Amino acid sequence: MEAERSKVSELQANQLALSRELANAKSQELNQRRELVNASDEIENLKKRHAREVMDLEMDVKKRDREIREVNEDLRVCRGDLERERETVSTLKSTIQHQSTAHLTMTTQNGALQAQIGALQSQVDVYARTVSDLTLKLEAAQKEVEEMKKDAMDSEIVRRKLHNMVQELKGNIRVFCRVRPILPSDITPTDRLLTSSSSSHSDMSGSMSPEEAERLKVEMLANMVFPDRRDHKEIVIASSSESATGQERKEVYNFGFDRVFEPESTQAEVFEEISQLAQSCTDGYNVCIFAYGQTGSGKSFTMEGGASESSVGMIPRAVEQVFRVAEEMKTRGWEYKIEGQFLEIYNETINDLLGKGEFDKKKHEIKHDAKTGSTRVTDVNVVPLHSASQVRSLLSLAQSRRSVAATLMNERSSRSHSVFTLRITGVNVGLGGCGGTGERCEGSLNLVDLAGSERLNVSFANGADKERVRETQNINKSLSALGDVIAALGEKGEKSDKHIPYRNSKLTYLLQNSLSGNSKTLMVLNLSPLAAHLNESLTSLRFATKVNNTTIGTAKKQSRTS
Ligand SMILES: Nc1ncnc2c1ncn2[C@@H]1O[C@H](COP(=O)(O)OP(=O)(O)OP(=O)(O)O)[C@@H](O)[C@H]1O
Repeated sequence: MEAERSKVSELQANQLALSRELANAKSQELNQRRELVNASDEIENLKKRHAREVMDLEMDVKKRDREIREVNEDLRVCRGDLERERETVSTLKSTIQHQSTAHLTMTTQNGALQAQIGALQSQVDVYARTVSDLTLKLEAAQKEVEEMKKDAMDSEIVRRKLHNMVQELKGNIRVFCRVRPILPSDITPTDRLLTSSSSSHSDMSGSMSPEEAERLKVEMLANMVFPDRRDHKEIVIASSSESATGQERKEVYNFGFDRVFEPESTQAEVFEEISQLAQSCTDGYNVCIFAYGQTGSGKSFTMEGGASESSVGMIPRAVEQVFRVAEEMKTRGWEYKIEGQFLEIYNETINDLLGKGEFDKKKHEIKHDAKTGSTRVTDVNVVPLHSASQVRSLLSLAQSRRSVAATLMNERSSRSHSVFTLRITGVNVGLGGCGGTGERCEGSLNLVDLAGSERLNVSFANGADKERVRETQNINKSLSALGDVIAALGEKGEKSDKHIPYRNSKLTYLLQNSLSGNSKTLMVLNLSPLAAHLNESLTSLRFATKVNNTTIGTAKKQSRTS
Protein backbone atom coordinates (compact mmCIF):
# COMPACT_ATOMS: atom_id res chain seq x y z
CA MET A 1 0.00 0.00 0.00
CA GLU A 2 2.70 2.20 1.00
CA ALA A 3 4.30 1.28 -2.12
CA GLU A 4 1.20 2.11 -3.79
CA ARG A 5 1.04 5.33 -2.04
CA SER A 6 4.54 6.22 -2.80
CA LYS A 7 3.98 5.22 -6.31
CA VAL A 8 0.87 7.39 -6.44
CA SER A 9 2.73 10.25 -4.93
CA GLU A 10 5.53 9.58 -7.28
CA LEU A 11 3.08 9.51 -10.10
CA GLN A 12 1.48 12.64 -8.78
CA ALA A 13 4.88 14.29 -8.57
CA ASN A 14 5.57 13.16 -12.12
CA GLN A 15 2.19 14.44 -13.22
CA LEU A 16 2.92 17.78 -11.55
CA ALA A 17 6.30 17.87 -13.16
CA LEU A 18 4.76 16.99 -16.48
CA SER A 19 2.00 19.60 -16.01
CA ARG A 20 4.69 22.08 -15.26
CA GLU A 21 6.58 20.98 -18.30
CA LEU A 22 3.37 21.19 -20.38
CA ALA A 23 2.69 24.66 -19.09
CA ASN A 24 6.25 25.61 -19.94
CA ALA A 25 5.90 23.95 -23.32
CA LYS A 26 2.60 25.88 -23.87
CA SER A 27 4.11 29.16 -22.86
CA GLN A 28 7.10 28.40 -25.10
CA GLU A 29 4.70 27.58 -27.95
CA LEU A 30 2.84 30.85 -27.29
CA ASN A 31 6.09 32.75 -27.41
CA GLN A 32 7.11 30.98 -30.55
CA ARG A 33 3.71 31.70 -32.07
CA ARG A 34 4.10 35.37 -31.13
CA GLU A 35 7.54 35.36 -32.68
CA LEU A 36 6.09 33.70 -35.74
CA VAL A 37 3.39 36.38 -36.02
CA ASN A 38 6.04 39.05 -35.58
CA ALA A 39 8.21 37.37 -38.19
CA SER A 40 5.19 37.21 -40.57
CA ASP A 41 4.46 40.90 -40.00
CA GLU A 42 8.04 41.73 -40.67
CA ILE A 43 7.97 39.62 -43.85
CA GLU A 44 4.79 41.44 -44.90
CA ASN A 45 6.39 44.81 -44.24
CA LEU A 46 9.47 43.76 -46.09
CA LYS A 47 7.31 42.65 -49.02
CA LYS A 48 5.48 45.99 -49.08
CA ARG A 49 8.71 47.91 -48.88
CA HIS A 50 10.08 45.78 -51.66
CA ALA A 51 7.01 46.36 -53.84
CA ARG A 52 7.32 50.12 -53.20
CA GLU A 53 10.95 50.07 -54.05
CA VAL A 54 10.21 48.07 -57.23
CA MET A 55 7.53 50.64 -58.18
CA ASP A 56 9.87 53.51 -57.48
CA LEU A 57 12.51 51.84 -59.56
CA GLU A 58 10.06 51.28 -62.42
CA MET A 59 8.99 54.93 -62.32
CA ASP A 60 12.58 55.93 -62.21
CA VAL A 61 13.25 53.71 -65.22
CA LYS A 62 10.28 55.30 -67.08
CA LYS A 63 11.52 58.78 -66.17
CA ARG A 64 14.97 57.91 -67.38
CA ASP A 65 13.43 56.53 -70.61
CA ARG A 66 11.54 59.80 -71.13
CA GLU A 67 14.62 61.80 -70.41
CA ILE A 68 16.55 59.67 -72.88
CA ARG A 69 13.84 60.30 -75.51
CA GLU A 70 13.91 64.02 -74.83
CA VAL A 71 17.65 64.10 -74.96
CA ASN A 72 17.45 62.17 -78.25
CA GLU A 73 14.90 64.71 -79.61
CA ASP A 74 17.10 67.59 -78.46
CA LEU A 75 19.98 65.91 -80.10
CA ARG A 76 18.03 65.58 -83.34
CA VAL A 77 17.01 69.26 -83.25
CA CYS A 78 20.55 70.27 -82.42
CA ARG A 79 21.81 68.26 -85.33
CA GLY A 80 19.32 70.01 -87.64
CA ASP A 81 20.37 73.38 -86.17
CA LEU A 82 23.94 72.46 -86.59
CA GLU A 83 23.33 71.51 -90.21
CA ARG A 84 21.66 74.84 -90.86
CA GLU A 85 24.34 76.74 -89.03
CA ARG A 86 26.88 74.97 -91.18
CA GLU A 87 24.98 76.04 -94.29
CA THR A 88 24.74 79.61 -92.95
CA VAL A 89 28.41 79.60 -92.20
CA SER A 90 29.15 78.44 -95.72
CA THR A 91 26.81 81.13 -97.17
CA LEU A 92 28.40 83.75 -94.93
CA LYS A 93 31.77 82.62 -96.06
CA SER A 94 30.84 83.11 -99.70
CA THR A 95 29.15 86.48 -98.81
CA ILE A 96 32.28 87.58 -97.02
CA GLN A 97 34.14 86.55 -100.12
CA HIS A 98 31.90 88.79 -102.24
CA GLN A 99 31.98 91.58 -99.69
CA SER A 100 35.69 91.56 -99.67
CA THR A 101 35.70 91.92 -103.43
CA ALA A 102 33.04 94.69 -103.18
CA HIS A 103 34.98 96.35 -100.39
CA LEU A 104 37.99 96.33 -102.61
CA THR A 105 36.02 97.90 -105.46
CA MET A 106 34.50 100.48 -103.09
CA THR A 107 37.85 101.35 -101.69
CA THR A 108 38.96 102.07 -105.23
CA GLN A 109 35.75 104.05 -105.90
CA ASN A 110 36.13 105.88 -102.59
CA GLY A 111 39.54 106.97 -103.72
CA ALA A 112 38.05 108.29 -106.97
CA LEU A 113 35.19 109.99 -105.07
CA GLN A 114 37.60 111.60 -102.65
CA ALA A 115 39.31 113.08 -105.65
CA GLN A 116 35.94 114.28 -107.00
CA ILE A 117 35.00 115.76 -103.59
CA GLY A 118 38.19 117.68 -103.68
CA ALA A 119 37.27 119.05 -107.12
CA LEU A 120 33.67 119.79 -105.99
CA GLN A 121 34.84 121.47 -102.83
CA SER A 122 36.78 123.93 -104.92
CA GLN A 123 33.63 124.43 -107.08
CA VAL A 124 31.54 125.00 -103.89
CA ASP A 125 34.02 127.64 -102.87
CA VAL A 126 33.47 129.31 -106.23
CA TYR A 127 29.66 129.02 -105.81
CA ALA A 128 29.78 130.37 -102.26
CA ARG A 129 31.51 133.43 -103.62
CA THR A 130 28.84 133.68 -106.37
CA VAL A 131 26.01 133.26 -103.78
CA SER A 132 27.39 136.03 -101.64
CA ASP A 133 27.57 138.21 -104.80
CA LEU A 134 23.96 137.24 -105.66
CA THR A 135 22.76 137.92 -102.09
CA LEU A 136 24.13 141.40 -102.41
CA LYS A 137 22.40 141.77 -105.79
CA LEU A 138 19.12 140.32 -104.32
CA GLU A 139 19.21 142.83 -101.50
CA ALA A 140 19.67 145.57 -104.05
CA ALA A 141 16.80 144.12 -106.16
CA GLN A 142 14.53 143.87 -103.10
CA LYS A 143 15.24 147.48 -102.37
CA GLU A 144 14.37 148.25 -105.98
CA VAL A 145 11.12 146.21 -105.70
CA GLU A 146 10.16 148.15 -102.57
CA GLU A 147 10.75 151.37 -104.47
CA MET A 148 8.79 150.00 -107.44
CA LYS A 149 5.90 149.01 -105.13
CA LYS A 150 5.85 152.55 -103.86
CA ASP A 151 5.99 153.77 -107.45
CA ALA A 152 3.17 151.34 -108.34
CA MET A 153 1.01 152.81 -105.59
CA ASP A 154 1.82 156.30 -106.82
CA SER A 155 1.05 155.27 -110.41
CA GLU A 156 -2.19 153.72 -109.13
CA ILE A 157 -3.26 157.18 -108.01
CA VAL A 158 -2.23 158.59 -111.41
CA ARG A 159 -4.04 155.71 -113.20
CA ARG A 160 -7.24 156.43 -111.31
CA LYS A 161 -7.01 160.10 -112.24
CA LEU A 162 -6.35 159.27 -115.91
CA HIS A 163 -9.07 156.63 -116.00
CA ASN A 164 -11.50 159.14 -114.63
CA MET A 165 -10.36 161.78 -117.12
CA VAL A 166 -11.04 159.33 -119.97
CA GLN A 167 -14.49 158.64 -118.53
CA GLU A 168 -15.13 162.37 -118.24
CA LEU A 169 -14.10 162.93 -121.83
CA LYS A 170 -16.53 160.22 -122.87
CA GLY A 171 -19.20 162.03 -120.83
CA ASN A 172 -20.64 161.05 -117.48
CA ILE A 173 -23.89 160.15 -119.09
CA ARG A 174 -23.55 157.86 -122.02
CA VAL A 175 -26.05 156.06 -124.19
CA PHE A 176 -25.64 152.78 -126.02
CA CYS A 177 -28.17 151.43 -128.44
CA ARG A 178 -28.58 147.67 -128.95
CA VAL A 179 -30.82 146.04 -131.53
CA ARG A 180 -31.77 142.48 -130.71
CA PRO A 181 -31.79 139.80 -133.44
CA ILE A 182 -35.02 138.47 -134.90
CA LEU A 183 -36.11 135.37 -132.98
CA PRO A 184 -37.78 132.19 -134.19
CA SER A 185 -40.69 133.11 -131.90
CA ASP A 186 -41.08 136.40 -133.85
CA ILE A 187 -42.02 134.44 -136.96
CA THR A 188 -45.43 133.26 -135.82
CA PRO A 189 -48.77 133.43 -137.64
CA THR A 190 -49.87 136.18 -135.21
CA ASP A 191 -46.86 138.32 -136.13
CA ARG A 192 -47.45 137.64 -139.78
CA LEU A 193 -50.95 139.04 -139.36
CA LEU A 194 -49.53 142.01 -137.46
CA THR A 195 -46.75 142.87 -139.84
CA SER A 196 -47.82 141.75 -143.27
CA SER A 197 -51.51 142.36 -143.66
CA SER A 198 -50.90 143.15 -147.31
CA SER A 199 -48.99 139.97 -148.02
CA SER A 200 -50.71 137.16 -149.79
CA HIS A 201 -49.63 134.26 -147.60
CA SER A 202 -52.39 131.75 -147.46
CA ASP A 203 -50.71 129.24 -145.13
CA MET A 204 -51.22 130.50 -141.59
CA SER A 205 -50.72 127.13 -139.98
CA GLY A 206 -47.17 127.93 -138.94
CA SER A 207 -45.54 125.20 -141.02
CA MET A 208 -43.39 126.84 -143.71
CA SER A 209 -40.31 126.09 -145.76
CA PRO A 210 -36.93 127.62 -144.80
CA GLU A 211 -37.10 129.84 -147.92
CA GLU A 212 -40.53 131.11 -146.98
CA ALA A 213 -39.38 131.71 -143.38
CA GLU A 214 -36.35 133.66 -144.70
CA ARG A 215 -38.54 135.78 -147.01
CA LEU A 216 -40.97 136.39 -144.17
CA LYS A 217 -38.09 137.39 -141.90
CA VAL A 218 -36.93 140.00 -144.40
CA GLU A 219 -40.50 141.28 -144.71
CA MET A 220 -40.87 141.51 -140.93
CA LEU A 221 -37.61 143.36 -140.29
CA ALA A 222 -37.65 147.13 -139.94
CA ASN A 223 -35.37 148.99 -142.32
CA MET A 224 -32.41 149.60 -140.00
CA VAL A 225 -28.92 150.44 -141.29
CA PHE A 226 -25.65 150.81 -139.43
CA PRO A 227 -23.53 153.04 -141.69
CA ASP A 228 -20.68 153.79 -139.28
CA ARG A 229 -18.55 150.67 -139.83
CA ARG A 230 -15.56 152.13 -137.98
CA ASP A 231 -16.84 153.57 -134.70
CA HIS A 232 -20.29 151.95 -134.61
CA LYS A 233 -21.99 155.11 -133.42
CA GLU A 234 -24.89 155.50 -135.86
CA ILE A 235 -28.20 153.89 -136.64
CA VAL A 236 -30.37 154.96 -139.57
CA ILE A 237 -34.03 153.98 -139.82
CA ALA A 238 -36.11 154.34 -142.93
CA SER A 239 -39.90 154.18 -142.80
CA SER A 240 -42.53 154.59 -145.43
CA SER A 241 -46.11 155.64 -144.81
CA GLU A 242 -49.04 156.79 -146.85
CA SER A 243 -49.70 160.55 -146.94
CA ALA A 244 -53.20 162.03 -146.73
CA THR A 245 -53.19 162.29 -150.52
CA GLY A 246 -52.46 158.57 -150.80
CA GLN A 247 -48.87 159.06 -151.87
CA GLU A 248 -46.07 156.98 -150.37
CA ARG A 249 -44.07 159.11 -147.96
CA LYS A 250 -40.52 157.95 -147.23
CA GLU A 251 -38.72 159.18 -144.17
CA VAL A 252 -35.17 158.56 -142.96
CA TYR A 253 -34.17 159.04 -139.32
CA ASN A 254 -30.55 159.36 -138.24
CA PHE A 255 -29.52 158.72 -134.67
CA GLY A 256 -26.08 158.87 -133.11
CA PHE A 257 -25.02 157.37 -129.77
CA ASP A 258 -21.84 156.57 -127.89
CA ARG A 259 -22.04 153.08 -129.33
CA VAL A 260 -24.53 151.18 -131.45
CA PHE A 261 -24.66 147.39 -131.23
CA GLU A 262 -26.02 145.51 -134.19
CA PRO A 263 -28.19 142.39 -133.81
CA GLU A 264 -25.16 140.12 -134.20
CA SER A 265 -23.31 141.74 -131.29
CA THR A 266 -22.47 139.40 -128.47
CA GLN A 267 -22.90 139.93 -124.73
CA ALA A 268 -19.09 139.96 -124.44
CA GLU A 269 -18.83 142.83 -126.97
CA VAL A 270 -21.44 144.87 -125.09
CA PHE A 271 -19.71 144.20 -121.79
CA GLU A 272 -16.33 145.21 -123.17
CA GLU A 273 -17.71 148.74 -123.47
CA ILE A 274 -19.24 148.62 -119.99
CA SER A 275 -16.41 146.99 -118.08
CA GLN A 276 -14.61 150.32 -117.56
CA LEU A 277 -17.56 151.44 -115.44
CA ALA A 278 -17.16 148.48 -113.10
CA GLN A 279 -13.58 149.65 -112.57
CA SER A 280 -14.98 153.10 -111.70
CA CYS A 281 -17.16 151.81 -108.88
CA THR A 282 -14.16 150.09 -107.27
CA ASP A 283 -12.46 153.48 -107.51
CA GLY A 284 -15.28 155.00 -105.40
CA TYR A 285 -17.73 156.28 -108.01
CA ASN A 286 -21.47 155.76 -108.14
CA VAL A 287 -22.33 154.02 -111.37
CA CYS A 288 -25.79 153.51 -112.81
CA ILE A 289 -26.54 151.34 -115.83
CA PHE A 290 -30.10 151.32 -117.16
CA ALA A 291 -31.65 149.02 -119.73
CA TYR A 292 -34.42 150.93 -121.46
CA GLY A 293 -36.79 149.84 -124.20
CA GLN A 294 -40.17 148.35 -124.97
CA THR A 295 -41.26 144.94 -123.71
CA GLY A 296 -39.48 142.13 -125.50
CA SER A 297 -36.69 144.35 -126.85
CA GLY A 298 -33.99 142.47 -124.92
CA LYS A 299 -33.53 144.43 -121.66
CA SER A 300 -33.53 141.39 -119.39
CA PHE A 301 -31.35 139.50 -121.88
CA THR A 302 -28.84 142.36 -121.83
CA MET A 303 -28.87 142.78 -118.04
CA GLU A 304 -29.28 139.23 -116.77
CA GLY A 305 -28.70 137.16 -119.90
CA GLY A 306 -29.12 133.46 -120.42
CA ALA A 307 -27.73 130.34 -118.79
CA SER A 308 -24.92 129.59 -121.25
CA GLU A 309 -21.46 131.07 -120.66
CA SER A 310 -21.60 133.21 -123.83
CA SER A 311 -25.09 134.58 -123.10
CA VAL A 312 -24.35 135.67 -119.51
CA GLY A 313 -25.63 139.23 -119.08
CA MET A 314 -24.19 142.51 -117.82
CA ILE A 315 -25.09 142.00 -114.11
CA PRO A 316 -23.13 138.73 -113.65
CA ARG A 317 -20.30 140.03 -115.86
CA ALA A 318 -20.07 143.33 -113.97
CA VAL A 319 -20.10 141.49 -110.65
CA GLU A 320 -17.34 139.17 -111.84
CA GLN A 321 -15.37 142.20 -113.02
CA VAL A 322 -15.81 143.93 -109.65
CA PHE A 323 -14.51 140.85 -107.82
CA ARG A 324 -11.61 140.50 -110.29
CA VAL A 325 -10.67 144.17 -109.94
CA ALA A 326 -10.97 143.95 -106.14
CA GLU A 327 -8.59 140.96 -106.24
CA GLU A 328 -6.14 142.81 -108.52
CA MET A 329 -6.32 145.89 -106.33
CA LYS A 330 -5.14 143.80 -103.38
CA THR A 331 -1.73 143.80 -105.05
CA ARG A 332 -1.90 147.58 -104.97
CA GLY A 333 -2.70 147.74 -101.29
CA TRP A 334 -6.53 147.91 -101.39
CA GLU A 335 -9.00 145.79 -99.43
CA TYR A 336 -12.69 145.72 -100.37
CA LYS A 337 -16.01 144.95 -98.73
CA ILE A 338 -18.77 144.16 -101.23
CA GLU A 339 -22.51 144.02 -100.44
CA GLY A 340 -25.54 143.57 -102.66
CA GLN A 341 -29.28 144.20 -102.68
CA PHE A 342 -31.89 143.48 -105.35
CA LEU A 343 -35.14 145.44 -105.41
CA GLU A 344 -38.14 145.62 -107.66
CA ILE A 345 -40.35 148.68 -108.04
CA TYR A 346 -43.85 147.68 -109.04
CA ASN A 347 -46.70 150.19 -109.10
CA GLU A 348 -44.54 152.63 -107.09
CA THR A 349 -44.02 150.03 -104.34
CA ILE A 350 -40.65 148.55 -103.41
CA ASN A 351 -40.36 144.78 -103.21
CA ASP A 352 -37.22 143.11 -101.81
CA LEU A 353 -36.24 140.38 -104.27
CA LEU A 354 -33.78 138.93 -101.74
CA GLY A 355 -36.23 139.03 -98.86
CA LYS A 356 -37.60 136.02 -97.03
CA GLY A 357 -40.83 134.33 -98.02
CA GLU A 358 -42.48 134.29 -101.40
CA PHE A 359 -43.97 137.73 -101.49
CA ASP A 360 -42.64 140.79 -99.73
CA LYS A 361 -45.40 142.46 -97.72
CA LYS A 362 -43.15 144.93 -95.89
CA LYS A 363 -43.40 148.65 -96.50
CA HIS A 364 -39.95 149.88 -97.49
CA GLU A 365 -38.81 153.48 -97.22
CA ILE A 366 -35.92 155.19 -98.99
CA LYS A 367 -33.51 157.09 -96.73
CA HIS A 368 -30.69 159.28 -98.01
CA ASP A 369 -27.72 160.30 -95.90
CA ALA A 370 -26.73 163.75 -97.12
CA LYS A 371 -23.38 163.59 -95.27
CA THR A 372 -22.06 160.35 -96.75
CA GLY A 373 -24.11 160.51 -99.94
CA SER A 374 -25.33 156.97 -99.29
CA THR A 375 -28.84 155.58 -99.75
CA ARG A 376 -30.56 152.99 -97.58
CA VAL A 377 -33.88 151.25 -98.03
CA THR A 378 -35.51 150.19 -94.78
CA ASP A 379 -36.09 146.50 -94.08
CA VAL A 380 -34.36 145.13 -97.17
CA ASN A 381 -31.78 142.39 -97.19
CA VAL A 382 -28.27 143.70 -97.83
CA VAL A 383 -26.19 140.59 -98.44
CA PRO A 384 -22.40 140.54 -97.85
CA LEU A 385 -20.88 139.17 -101.04
CA HIS A 386 -17.74 137.06 -101.17
CA SER A 387 -17.69 135.64 -104.70
CA ALA A 388 -19.21 136.10 -108.13
CA SER A 389 -20.75 132.60 -107.96
CA GLN A 390 -22.59 133.57 -104.76
CA VAL A 391 -24.06 136.52 -106.69
CA ARG A 392 -25.20 134.18 -109.46
CA SER A 393 -27.21 132.12 -106.98
CA LEU A 394 -28.68 135.34 -105.51
CA LEU A 395 -29.72 136.40 -109.00
CA SER A 396 -31.48 133.10 -109.60
CA LEU A 397 -33.21 133.44 -106.20
CA ALA A 398 -34.39 136.93 -107.23
CA GLN A 399 -35.39 135.56 -110.63
CA SER A 400 -37.50 132.82 -109.03
CA ARG A 401 -39.18 135.37 -106.73
CA ARG A 402 -39.92 137.52 -109.75
CA SER A 403 -41.42 134.59 -111.62
CA VAL A 404 -43.62 133.75 -108.60
CA ALA A 405 -44.82 137.36 -108.68
CA ALA A 406 -45.15 137.17 -112.47
CA THR A 407 -47.53 134.25 -112.25
CA LEU A 408 -49.50 136.06 -109.56
CA MET A 409 -49.67 139.19 -111.67
CA ASN A 410 -49.60 138.64 -115.38
CA GLU A 411 -46.21 139.41 -117.05
CA ARG A 412 -45.10 141.37 -114.04
CA SER A 413 -41.40 141.25 -114.95
CA SER A 414 -41.95 143.54 -117.94
CA ARG A 415 -44.11 145.83 -115.84
CA SER A 416 -41.73 146.45 -112.96
CA HIS A 417 -38.28 148.02 -112.64
CA SER A 418 -35.61 145.84 -111.08
CA VAL A 419 -32.60 147.47 -109.42
CA PHE A 420 -29.56 145.38 -108.52
CA THR A 421 -27.13 147.34 -106.33
CA LEU A 422 -23.55 146.47 -105.42
CA ARG A 423 -22.02 148.58 -102.65
CA ILE A 424 -18.24 148.57 -102.64
CA THR A 425 -16.14 149.94 -99.79
CA GLY A 426 -12.36 149.99 -100.20
CA VAL A 427 -9.55 150.88 -97.80
CA ASN A 428 -5.92 151.32 -98.76
CA VAL A 429 -4.14 149.18 -96.16
CA GLY A 430 -0.82 149.02 -98.04
CA LEU A 431 1.35 146.12 -99.14
CA GLY A 432 3.61 143.87 -97.09
CA GLY A 433 5.86 146.11 -95.05
CA CYS A 434 4.70 149.19 -96.98
CA GLY A 435 1.99 150.94 -94.90
CA GLY A 436 -1.18 152.04 -96.73
CA THR A 437 -2.43 155.56 -97.25
CA GLY A 438 -5.59 154.83 -95.23
CA GLU A 439 -7.61 156.26 -98.09
CA ARG A 440 -11.21 154.97 -98.17
CA CYS A 441 -13.52 154.90 -101.13
CA GLU A 442 -17.18 154.02 -101.31
CA GLY A 443 -18.75 153.31 -104.66
CA SER A 444 -21.96 151.71 -105.87
CA LEU A 445 -22.97 149.95 -109.02
CA ASN A 446 -26.69 150.05 -109.86
CA LEU A 447 -27.86 147.80 -112.67
CA VAL A 448 -31.41 148.69 -113.57
CA ASP A 449 -33.73 146.68 -115.80
CA LEU A 450 -36.51 149.18 -116.51
CA ALA A 451 -40.11 148.24 -117.17
CA GLY A 452 -41.25 148.08 -120.80
CA SER A 453 -41.48 151.60 -122.19
CA GLU A 454 -44.42 151.07 -124.59
CA ARG A 455 -47.13 153.67 -124.62
CA LEU A 456 -50.59 153.22 -123.19
CA ASN A 457 -52.59 150.89 -125.37
CA VAL A 458 -56.02 152.26 -126.30
CA SER A 459 -57.71 148.98 -125.49
CA PHE A 460 -56.54 149.33 -121.87
CA ALA A 461 -57.59 152.99 -121.86
CA ASN A 462 -61.13 151.86 -122.56
CA GLY A 463 -61.13 150.60 -119.00
CA ALA A 464 -60.98 146.96 -120.11
CA ASP A 465 -58.19 146.32 -117.66
CA LYS A 466 -57.94 148.97 -114.97
CA GLU A 467 -54.97 147.30 -113.25
CA ARG A 468 -53.03 147.33 -116.54
CA VAL A 469 -53.85 151.00 -117.06
CA ARG A 470 -52.60 151.82 -113.55
CA GLU A 471 -49.40 149.79 -114.15
CA THR A 472 -48.75 151.50 -117.47
CA GLN A 473 -49.44 154.95 -116.02
CA ASN A 474 -46.98 154.23 -113.20
CA ILE A 475 -44.36 152.97 -115.65
CA ASN A 476 -44.80 155.99 -117.89
CA LYS A 477 -44.71 158.28 -114.86
CA SER A 478 -41.46 156.82 -113.57
CA LEU A 479 -39.82 156.68 -117.01
CA SER A 480 -40.72 160.29 -117.72
CA ALA A 481 -39.57 161.20 -114.19
CA LEU A 482 -36.25 159.57 -115.09
CA GLY A 483 -36.09 161.65 -118.29
CA ASP A 484 -36.97 164.81 -116.32
CA VAL A 485 -34.27 164.13 -113.74
CA ILE A 486 -31.64 163.57 -116.43
CA ALA A 487 -32.75 166.72 -118.26
CA ALA A 488 -32.71 168.76 -115.02
CA LEU A 489 -29.23 167.46 -114.23
CA GLY A 490 -28.13 168.61 -117.67
CA GLU A 491 -29.53 172.10 -117.06
CA LYS A 492 -28.00 172.21 -113.59
CA GLY A 493 -24.63 172.49 -115.27
CA GLU A 494 -25.59 176.00 -116.22
CA LYS A 495 -27.70 176.92 -113.14
CA SER A 496 -26.37 175.49 -109.92
CA ASP A 497 -29.60 176.14 -107.98
CA LYS A 498 -31.67 174.09 -110.42
CA HIS A 499 -34.23 171.87 -108.68
CA ILE A 500 -33.92 168.20 -109.59
CA PRO A 501 -37.27 166.41 -109.33
CA TYR A 502 -35.95 163.17 -107.82
CA ARG A 503 -39.06 162.74 -105.66
CA ASN A 504 -41.39 162.45 -108.65
CA SER A 505 -41.00 158.67 -108.73
CA LYS A 506 -39.75 155.87 -106.46
CA LEU A 507 -37.16 154.93 -109.11
CA THR A 508 -35.54 158.38 -109.34
CA TYR A 509 -35.75 158.88 -105.57
CA LEU A 510 -34.08 155.52 -104.97
CA LEU A 511 -31.32 156.32 -107.45
CA GLN A 512 -30.94 159.99 -106.37
CA ASN A 513 -27.34 159.58 -105.21
CA SER A 514 -26.41 157.48 -108.20
CA LEU A 515 -27.98 159.87 -110.70
CA SER A 516 -26.62 163.14 -109.40
CA GLY A 517 -23.81 164.97 -111.17
CA ASN A 518 -21.41 162.94 -109.03
CA SER A 519 -22.13 159.69 -110.77
CA LYS A 520 -21.52 157.93 -114.05
CA THR A 521 -24.64 156.91 -115.91
CA LEU A 522 -25.08 154.62 -118.87
CA MET A 523 -28.35 153.98 -120.61
CA VAL A 524 -28.55 150.93 -122.86
CA LEU A 525 -31.44 151.46 -125.24
CA ASN A 526 -32.78 148.10 -126.41
CA LEU A 527 -34.61 147.97 -129.72
CA SER A 528 -36.73 145.35 -131.41
CA PRO A 529 -35.69 144.78 -135.04
CA LEU A 530 -39.30 144.27 -136.15
CA ALA A 531 -41.12 146.62 -138.50
CA ALA A 532 -44.22 146.12 -136.36
CA HIS A 533 -42.42 147.80 -133.47
CA LEU A 534 -40.95 150.66 -135.53
CA ASN A 535 -43.06 153.40 -133.97
CA GLU A 536 -42.17 152.28 -130.44
CA SER A 537 -38.52 152.06 -131.53
CA LEU A 538 -38.60 155.63 -132.88
CA THR A 539 -40.13 156.91 -129.62
CA SER A 540 -37.43 155.10 -127.63
CA LEU A 541 -34.70 156.46 -129.94
CA ARG A 542 -35.95 160.03 -129.46
CA PHE A 543 -35.97 159.61 -125.67
CA ALA A 544 -32.46 158.14 -125.75
CA THR A 545 -31.26 160.99 -128.00
CA LYS A 546 -32.56 163.50 -125.43
CA VAL A 547 -30.63 161.65 -122.73
CA ASN A 548 -27.56 161.46 -124.96
CA ASN A 549 -27.63 165.21 -125.57
CA THR A 550 -27.60 165.89 -121.85
CA THR A 551 -24.24 166.77 -120.34
CA ILE A 552 -23.95 166.01 -116.67
CA GLY A 553 -21.18 167.58 -114.60
CA THR A 554 -17.98 165.90 -113.47
CA ALA A 555 -18.32 162.68 -111.53
CA LYS A 556 -16.93 162.80 -108.02
CA LYS A 557 -15.53 159.84 -106.25
CA GLN A 558 -16.70 159.14 -102.72
CA SER A 559 -13.42 158.95 -100.87
CA ARG A 560 -11.92 160.19 -97.67
CA THR A 561 -8.75 159.62 -95.73
CA SER A 562 -9.28 158.15 -92.29
N1 LIG B 1 -29.23 139.97 -128.20
C1 LIG B 1 -30.06 138.93 -128.14
N2 LIG B 1 -29.68 137.74 -128.64
C2 LIG B 1 -30.52 136.67 -128.58
N3 LIG B 1 -31.75 136.69 -128.02
C3 LIG B 1 -32.16 137.85 -127.49
C4 LIG B 1 -31.36 139.03 -127.53
N4 LIG B 1 -32.04 140.02 -126.93
C5 LIG B 1 -33.21 139.50 -126.53
N5 LIG B 1 -33.29 138.20 -126.87
C6 LIG B 1 -34.43 137.31 -126.62
O1 LIG B 1 -35.60 138.07 -126.87
C7 LIG B 1 -36.64 137.75 -125.96
C8 LIG B 1 -37.11 139.02 -125.27
O2 LIG B 1 -36.02 139.56 -124.56
P1 LIG B 1 -36.14 140.07 -123.07
O3 LIG B 1 -37.05 139.21 -122.25
O4 LIG B 1 -34.80 140.31 -122.59
O5 LIG B 1 -36.88 141.43 -123.33
P2 LIG B 1 -37.27 142.54 -122.27
O6 LIG B 1 -37.09 143.84 -122.94
O7 LIG B 1 -36.56 142.34 -121.01
O8 LIG B 1 -38.78 142.23 -122.06
P3 LIG B 1 -39.63 142.51 -120.73
O9 LIG B 1 -39.78 144.00 -120.65
O10 LIG B 1 -40.89 141.79 -121.02
O11 LIG B 1 -38.87 141.93 -119.58
C9 LIG B 1 -36.06 136.75 -125.01
O12 LIG B 1 -36.44 135.46 -125.43
C10 LIG B 1 -34.56 136.91 -125.17
O13 LIG B 1 -33.89 135.70 -124.91
